[in-house]
Amino acid sequence: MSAKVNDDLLTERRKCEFNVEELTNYLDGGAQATQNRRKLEDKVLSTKGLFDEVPEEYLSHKEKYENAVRKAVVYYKAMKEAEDPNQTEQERANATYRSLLHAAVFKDNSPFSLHLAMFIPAILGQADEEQKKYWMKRASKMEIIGTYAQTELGHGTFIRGLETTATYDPKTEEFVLHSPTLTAYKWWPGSLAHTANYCVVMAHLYINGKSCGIQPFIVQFRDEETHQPLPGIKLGEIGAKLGFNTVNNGFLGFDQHRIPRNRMLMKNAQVLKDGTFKRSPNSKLTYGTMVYVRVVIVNGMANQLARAVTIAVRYSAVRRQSELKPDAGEPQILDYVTQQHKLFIGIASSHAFTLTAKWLTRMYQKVTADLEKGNLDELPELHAIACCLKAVTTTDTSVLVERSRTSCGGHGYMLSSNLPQIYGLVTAACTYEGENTVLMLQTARSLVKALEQAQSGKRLSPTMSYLSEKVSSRLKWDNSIDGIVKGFRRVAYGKVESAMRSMRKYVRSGLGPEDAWNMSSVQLVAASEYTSISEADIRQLQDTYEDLLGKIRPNAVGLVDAFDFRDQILNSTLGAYDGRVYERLMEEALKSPLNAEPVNQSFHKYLKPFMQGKL
Ligand SMILES: CC/C=C\C/C=C\C/C=C\CCCC(=O)SCCNC(=O)CCNC(=O)[C@H](O)C(C)(C)COP(=O)(O)OP(=O)(O)OC[C@H]1O[C@@H](n2cnc3c(N)ncnc32)[C@H](O)[C@@H]1OP(=O)(O)O
Ligand SMILES: Cc1cc2nc3c(=O)[nH]c(=O)nc-3n(C[C@H](O)[C@H](O)[C@H](O)COP(=O)(O)OP(=O)(O)OC[C@H]3O[C@@H](n4cnc5c(N)ncnc54)[C@H](O)[C@@H]3O)c2cc1C
Repeated sequence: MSAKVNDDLLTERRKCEFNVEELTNYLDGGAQATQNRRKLEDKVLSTKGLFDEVPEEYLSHKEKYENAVRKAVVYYKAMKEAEDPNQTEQERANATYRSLLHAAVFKDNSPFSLHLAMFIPAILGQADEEQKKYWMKRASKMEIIGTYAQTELGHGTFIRGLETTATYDPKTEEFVLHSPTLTAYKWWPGSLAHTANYCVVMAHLYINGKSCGIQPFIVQFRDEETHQPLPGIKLGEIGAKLGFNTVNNGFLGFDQHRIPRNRMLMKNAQVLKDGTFKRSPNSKLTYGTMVYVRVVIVNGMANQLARAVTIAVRYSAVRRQSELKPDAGEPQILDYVTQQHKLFIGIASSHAFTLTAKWLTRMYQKVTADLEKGNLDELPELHAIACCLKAVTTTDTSVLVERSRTSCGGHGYMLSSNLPQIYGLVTAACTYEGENTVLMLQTARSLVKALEQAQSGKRLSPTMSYLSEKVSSRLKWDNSIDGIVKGFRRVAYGKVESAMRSMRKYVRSGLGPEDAWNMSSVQLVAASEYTSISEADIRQLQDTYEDLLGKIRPNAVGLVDAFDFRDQILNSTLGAYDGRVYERLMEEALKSPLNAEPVNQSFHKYLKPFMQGKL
């Protein structure tokens, strides 16, 4: 018999003014896609051994990792077995695109995440056809587990500053990988410490003493039978972190480690047997895996934000507190306009990020298809837009998830609410795959170039076209959708123009271009933040904000129900569909090992002698 649903949530669901299932179908990409997703979730989540008897927050650092590996193998097998052979690749992708299935199993991400998120994409994007065929067979069957090892102890942002060397030896037709300094150690790659046995290493290639730039190499670093580190390889775990504590981020040092010539991934650049180096058509093609992951991150943020606001809105419908009017009883905290202000922007942002992610994914697919035909024309724009959207969506999601947590008071601070863990996952994305400030400055670099082109009369790409609009500074903004869109474009134009004017002022004062850039960089970052506003996203804005909050209020629970996250995926005492928050908080509290006995042994060992003055 299912547990009784909280009365307030029942009332909220009765009040809803739209068809929740229709919105769920829209978000999934149609009723069939919803059905496919639910079928996949039903199958996988019914697998034995996927869930923790003891909440993982009560395990040690080492036990958490070992438990996560146990679950990862069960989960991966279940996902493989759940695949419907009659579905197309696209249908399969759609079924997982919106699903946060892995979140039901891993509160702090999986030790396999880098294998799927970067190792496989790096092979697909950087290997030549023969290499792709061999390595994809092994990687897709999980015969090997890989990661992506680029960041070093001393360098993360500045890829051209990476110190790991790959020196070609034409006599043996091998590359010698070496970490010349401590700061050259690879540091951060997920799964690197104890899980993976292969990685794509980004290293500085030298041939006959000449630098050939940063190139990708596929490197085995653990024996496939014994899992022992190979000779010349130093490995370890980097330690406990704010989050990602089951991702097994590690360090790796090379000591003159030799690999065969065919282990350099040679889609873009090649090294022939005699050491002849054939350059890539564009050295930045080596950075392609990062562009792909930045695109994936935008969609990931939409889903994680949707999860957080689902928890917070349902809790806010159940929680009653204080007094809005004398003698009227305690209201639902969702009736406070401040609570609506905190949470409804999160619902809207999640939808905006979903639409943006779909648009960006289509752009990525088009540019990638062009690259296959040797057309690199739109690569710079894709890079600039992917940098901006990854930075803006991860920053906004981190702010909005933290706001969802604090809007739930003390219970939002409980790990059993899952809001702290969701924050730990999303805030990491502000740093990984390119620290956000650095990425915004990459976008700014493109904006400045575009404005210079516009001022010399050149045509601009669609995403930069606002920089060629002769917009009168005396534009009258009305509250219509068009007025708001025009307003945003005017502000965005003004910020780029102001940053550029500032740089020119510094150059006139005698500074070099690099120093002028640095002095104007705060304005340049601000200018980039406005690039991501596009007409489609803000067409829904109405003219008065508070009215809008009132219109959304009766539909708030319906809107988060439409995200259709099952309780196992929310993994939260505050966000369950039935709203039994107090019973769940108590159930989870009683799982604490400290509650196994009324008097803890520390009383007799320390407290009692201390209080009796005997210590
Ligand atoms: C919800 C989560 C979902 C999925 C993720 C799940 C699990 C994964 C978890 C964690 C994974 C994290 C993995 C990592 O963090 S991997 C490491 C990531 N590291 C970085 O991103 C490093 C960032 N740094 C850079 O990208 C570069 O150093 C740089 C800042 C771009 C500067 O490069 P540099 O070579 O010095 O170039 P510049 O001299 O500055 O010239 C810029 C020039 O190059 C063009 N450019 C730069 N990058 C690219 C690119 N990627 N593609 C195309 N073009 C590029 C740029 O446009 C400019 O061109 P100009 O014409 O202006 O010269
Ligand atoms: C959870 C997590 C998982 C990760 N997983 C991986 C992985 O699997 N594989 C991998 O290779 N890496 C991984 N990383 C590493 C990640 O890619 C780097 O942390 C990131 O690229 C930033 O580099 P850094 O840490 O060296 O910081 P730095 O580059 O030292 O930056 C530090 C600060 O300096 C500022 N700064 C640097 N350069 C500039 C500039 N040009 N202009 C203005 N400001 C600047 C930055 O904005 C930042 O605030 C992971 C990181 C995290 C947090």
